[in-house]
Amino acid sequence: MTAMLTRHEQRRNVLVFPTDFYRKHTESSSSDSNSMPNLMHNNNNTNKYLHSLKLQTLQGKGKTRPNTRQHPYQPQLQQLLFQQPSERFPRTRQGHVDATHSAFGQKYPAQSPNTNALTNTIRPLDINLLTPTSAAPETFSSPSFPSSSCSTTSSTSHLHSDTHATSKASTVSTNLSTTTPNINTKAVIRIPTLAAFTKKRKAESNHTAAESSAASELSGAPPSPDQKRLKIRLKLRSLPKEDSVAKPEPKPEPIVISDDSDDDLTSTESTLSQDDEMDADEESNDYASSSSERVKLDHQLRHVLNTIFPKREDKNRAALKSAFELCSQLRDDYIVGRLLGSGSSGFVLSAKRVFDGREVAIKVIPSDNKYTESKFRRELDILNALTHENILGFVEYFESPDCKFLVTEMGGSSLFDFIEMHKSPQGAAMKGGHFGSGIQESVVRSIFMQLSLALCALHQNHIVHGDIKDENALITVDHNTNTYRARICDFGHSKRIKEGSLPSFTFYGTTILAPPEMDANNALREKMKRSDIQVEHDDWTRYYGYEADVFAMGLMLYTLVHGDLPSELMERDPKLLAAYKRRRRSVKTFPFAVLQKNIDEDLKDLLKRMLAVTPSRRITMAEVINHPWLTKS
Ligand SMILES: Nc1ncnc2c1ncn2[C@@H]1O[C@H](COP(=O)(O)OP(=O)(O)OP(=O)(O)O)[C@@H](O)[C@H]1O
Repeated sequence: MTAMLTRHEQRRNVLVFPTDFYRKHTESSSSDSNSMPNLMHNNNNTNKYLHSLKLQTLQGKGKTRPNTRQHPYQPQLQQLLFQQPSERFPRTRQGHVDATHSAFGQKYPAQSPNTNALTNTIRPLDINLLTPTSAAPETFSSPSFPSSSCSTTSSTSHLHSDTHATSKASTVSTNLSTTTPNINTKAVIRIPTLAAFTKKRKAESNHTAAESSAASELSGAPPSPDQKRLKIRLKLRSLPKEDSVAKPEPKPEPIVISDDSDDDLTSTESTLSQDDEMDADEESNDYASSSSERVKLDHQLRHVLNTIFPKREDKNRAALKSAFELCSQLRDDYIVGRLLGSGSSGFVLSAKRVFDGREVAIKVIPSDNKYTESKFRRELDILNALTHENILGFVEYFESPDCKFLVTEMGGSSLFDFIEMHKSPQGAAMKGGHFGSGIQESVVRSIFMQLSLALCALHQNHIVHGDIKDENALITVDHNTNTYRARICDFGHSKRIKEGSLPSFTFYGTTILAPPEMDANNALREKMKRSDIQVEHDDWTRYYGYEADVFAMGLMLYTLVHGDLPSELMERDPKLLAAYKRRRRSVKTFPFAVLQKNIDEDLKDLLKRMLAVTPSRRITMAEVINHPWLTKS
């Protein structure tokens, strides 16, 4: 049934549900009021359904993880480009201490629905959502993972999820290969080739019409309407042009928001509604007055820019404009897809390399900010230096006058989304072998082990990541082995510890994930400033930041098990949060009130040791990967 859908229909329904889910709910009778709505051909129903889930979630949920990443225009963006999995799940992200964070750093209320009604285990849905990069076979070749060398890790670096999940995944992947809507073709910002193609086609048709016109003139037959039109066009062309003296600006090739992979310009234009066009025009007028470059912008590019970026975010608007207009490499070498995410440095786009069809992620970083520049250099340096199965692979780097482009492997969905997707509606009640997060223990173990191996490799190479969190871990499904693959990304806060490096007292990562010693560190530094004496502290003389990574990794494990960060850290009242932080200074070990009961004693031990308040009591990453809970088969 799904195989008969047109691409357009596939795209409309791309978001959501696995094949089995489709089948069940499209074929079942709609008389049952409890049954889910037919989602197959009705976007409104889908939206209503998601909306009702959202309401349920908002009614049933208390605290959510704070979000500072999504910018307020995200919904429009998603409408224009893809509906990202994140739209369907509560995304509440953590905030940075970074000075540059304001770029996208507006607070955005938790808004998405909790999909727990749909998800409870590792099921087809998970795989469907986890593989935004997977595509229908007729259009994309499935990306194969490069067998990168694992420089410092043990042979355990490739872990399989449990057999139950594996067998399910296997079934689903078969289904998906024939029926999953092609997510990637949903909306492609196709750059210049279409225009060139249309131009060529027009030239060809002119040529044919001219030929037939000449032939009919010779034969004395009356000219056809086509021939008449051609004559008029040729006449117009032969007239002297008004602007032939003052040279017109060369018109940039238009950017086409393609609605189908084999669209022509007609269907493309139809993707912009009249209202949209008016909005774009209105908005573009705002900018026309402020920038002489406006006139150079193609109407549709303007529309894309205006839709993607909020008015205030001129910097990023300029970045995308630059990406399309100035960087010929991006225009010629990549077909840009959708926005994958954004952070303090810029934004990340999915793209397909024209040369070999490889799917990649392109991080676009405006180069007008020194801080971002240094962050970018750090990231490039580390990505370039390391090859590890569980570290996001570097593909290439290039730049335009205004932007830098960092091309990496496509990483799939973030661990943040993965966790949100699994949360059970009842909260942290453990059910049938699952953790409160709704994720199977074996899957948690597999993902956590892979990420630990990556972090351990970084530490062994004297690199501190500096911003470990579930948003910086990406998950894909490896269809060859039907296993989850986890990778660490975002090395913008990383640092190399060289011989003779001084101990590091600064934390640039995500505020609420800062380890307890950073609270003390602040206090300590304040004290030092006031008293003007050097305060020596055992822990600080050897402190480079590895311990902070371990603590953040412990929080990630905590979240994988419980579905959320410890409630103490999610406290939104700054006074209460500060009070908690003061309180935890007097504790030496595990600083959180809740630790899920009924979980493996080894797992409890690992959590406690990773989340110890005193850094010297904290386990190292080398010890983590050899911990009994992780080495259990
Ligand atoms: N290779 C990738 N594949 C898929 N998604 C990605 C990829 N790289 C980044 N993303 C998405 O984009 C988001 C932002 O990327 P990233 O964290 O690298 O940006 P940043 O500006 O450095 O963020 P931060 O503010 O945390 O420093 C990520 O959370 C992730 O969801």
